[in-house]
Amino acid sequence: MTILDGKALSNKIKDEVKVEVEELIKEKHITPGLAVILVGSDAASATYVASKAKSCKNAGIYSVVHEMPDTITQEELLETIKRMNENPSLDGILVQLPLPKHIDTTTVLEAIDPLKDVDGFHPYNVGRMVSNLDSFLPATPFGVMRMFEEYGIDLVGKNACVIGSSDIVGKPMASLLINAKATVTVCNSRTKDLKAQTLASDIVIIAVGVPHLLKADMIKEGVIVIDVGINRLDTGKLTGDADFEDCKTKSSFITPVPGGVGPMTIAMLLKNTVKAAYLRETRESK
Ligand SMILES: Nc1nc2c(c(=O)[nH]1)N[C@@H](CN(C=O)c1ccc(C(=O)N[C@@H](CCC(=O)O)C(=O)O)cc1)CN2
Repeated sequence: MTILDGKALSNKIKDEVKVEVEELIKEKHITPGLAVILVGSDAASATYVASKAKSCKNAGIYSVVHEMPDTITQEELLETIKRMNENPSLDGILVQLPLPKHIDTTTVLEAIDPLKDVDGFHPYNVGRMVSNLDSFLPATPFGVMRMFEEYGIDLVGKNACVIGSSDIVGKPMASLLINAKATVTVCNSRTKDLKAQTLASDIVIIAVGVPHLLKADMIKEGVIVIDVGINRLDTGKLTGDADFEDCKTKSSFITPVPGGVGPMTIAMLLKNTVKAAYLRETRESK
């Protein structure tokens, strides 16, 4: 059994990004810039945003965090995005999710310039991803694909079960696996016999936010378990959607929580920001 070490891999990717940024600055005289919009006072979101800003700084990426109270109107948020779209020193723009209930997430994400959409959530980028065309890929599934690559996990012909069909993880994860020639089943809370689906799978990717939902009796011997869940227990301890100690007894590869998929999310966001800066350079040099 091999533990897929997302912490170590994310550090390697961050080092790669640092070199790419140095090259961009030296050869193209461009410093990549990222704007992160944080609405409200959700503690976890604030932590992730702070971590994004720190990772940008370490990589040499200019970043700005725009904090807005949860009382703001949708129009105010859209106005802020419009200004950022027009700001030439910002290559990437992202709105930290989730947003307060009175704001329509789809409308907000659609307001971001697709060429600055480093989260890959704009319908333009989603469509391109599904069509297997070059685009910004949502950071978490992008990070999982990089993990497969780094650990030499071949996806062709594998049966993959994605549990959870969110726009951020489940749906894009399924698309990327389909494009990699896996056979993909997507399960949700209405799935009639989840265990039958997971038992038939070579790869199980779970992203539902239910601590320890996936148990060893639900997976076959040699399975690859990718746990995208991050659940904080009453004890304060972080745990995944898979029962790690139980599932690892049957897995060939498994991601831990913390230290698995989570850290890959920020590393791949940095990758997307550098890509956005390259796109700017290409446009400007035409
Ligand atoms: N606009 C976006 N919003 C959200 C995204 C996103 O990709 N774009 N993803 C998540 C939150 N997220 C980044 O934004 C994120 C989640 C988890 C981690 C991470 O490193 N987790 C660590 C544990 C950290 C902890 O102690 O809490 C781990 O799993 O080891 C980074 C980023 C939802 N919103």
